Amino acid sequence: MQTEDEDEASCEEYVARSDFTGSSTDQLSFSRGDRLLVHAKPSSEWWWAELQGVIGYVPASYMSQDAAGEEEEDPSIEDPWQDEEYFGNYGTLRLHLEMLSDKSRTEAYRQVILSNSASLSSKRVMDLGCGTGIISLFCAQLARPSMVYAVEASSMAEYTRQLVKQNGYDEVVTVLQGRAEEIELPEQVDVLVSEWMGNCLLFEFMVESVLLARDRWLRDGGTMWPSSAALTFVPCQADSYYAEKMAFWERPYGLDFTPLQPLAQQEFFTKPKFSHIIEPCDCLAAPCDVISLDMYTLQVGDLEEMKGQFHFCVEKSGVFHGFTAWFTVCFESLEAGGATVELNTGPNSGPTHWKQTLFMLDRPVSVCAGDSISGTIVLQRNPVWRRHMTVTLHWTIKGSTDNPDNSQAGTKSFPMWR
Ligand SMILES: N=C(N)NC/C=C/[C@H]1O[C@@H](n2cnc3c(N)ncnc32)[C@H](O)[C@@H]1O
Repeated sequence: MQTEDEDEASCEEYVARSDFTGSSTDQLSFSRGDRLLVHAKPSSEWWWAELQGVIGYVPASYMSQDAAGEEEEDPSIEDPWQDEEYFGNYGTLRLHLEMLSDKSRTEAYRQVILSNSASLSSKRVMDLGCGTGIISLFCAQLARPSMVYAVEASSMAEYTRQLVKQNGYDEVVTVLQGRAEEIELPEQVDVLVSEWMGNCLLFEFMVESVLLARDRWLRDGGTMWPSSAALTFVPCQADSYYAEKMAFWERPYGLDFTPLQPLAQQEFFTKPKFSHIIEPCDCLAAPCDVISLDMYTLQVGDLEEMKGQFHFCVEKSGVFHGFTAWFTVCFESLEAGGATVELNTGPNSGPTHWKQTLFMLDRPVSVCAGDSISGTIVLQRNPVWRRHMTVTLHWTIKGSTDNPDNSQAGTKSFPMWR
């Protein structure tokens, strides 16, 4: 057991890089510039620290070692977009194979090109973040655009150039290697197409590059594909996930491991679960769109903080373990009144590589048909790590008339990922 001064001696002072709002009673809230005393580092992500006499968990990524009064620039912060790692990943085939193998996703883009093939004649197209060039190749294969500028920042671009030539489309498709916000096109384009959606729609924030390219290269009256996007939410059951990560500790091999459940909650339920597959029967209410994006009017500044509201009427009694999120994007027709193509990544559509995203509550709540679950969602972009965000949920459960005492409120913030 450390004595007081030993404890003092092992403490280190850190400076907060930016504001942080704790999402549970054991997490400290602080402001950029606050000086915190770190007492322990139980994990690489969460440290045990003190601020003005209050003790709690703090996210390690927000802590900067203060040297001689100035904040020493943490070298990893020099790359707040983590481009080295990000484009490094896209320079290998693993992610491209996953995306190309996603039939729902790839067929949706093929359908967009096919159903607009006549209108695409003589059009100039920019394919932002073309990867292996599949969308650009669909344009050349299924339509007669005058030019497709396929822009790709990773080293995959050199292979994409080979694929274009291999398929005989090098007269129509020009591959440009570089970040879309930095490359120069010889002309403006009529259509800006991109597959930019990340987990929970926005993670990776590639959408920022799409907006910058729109403002710079899309002619007035040009078309954005996708044209709109929506984040959808639903309160849900997650029995098997809860059993696997939390109930497990109740009686493993006839022993009581429940003292580990607070750790399990911290380790498994603090961050959202990507690649969750929700079954339609897990939905406790009708899903609702909480965030809607118009790709013609959305501004980069809007991405800092996006808010939405929800009001669910519980349709069937069950256990409310958390919320599940997914997204839908729409591609308007190039001709007025033409059919819109939709890519829906929810449980009632074909499976996609995004699957869905599960936000687990700290404690499940039994709910009955007729109860209501209302609240707000805030997507707060990370001020330091520009591809990350925190999703903060506030909810109130109101019992139905025949279940009036089931009223409670809750709030929780989920870092994605820092
Ligand atoms: N849908 C998701 N999440 N990612 C799939 C799409 C990601 C692809 O777009 C490229 N990319 C991402 N941002 C840019 C940019 N600003 N300029 C040029 N290429 C870029 C990546 O290297 C991948 O090949």
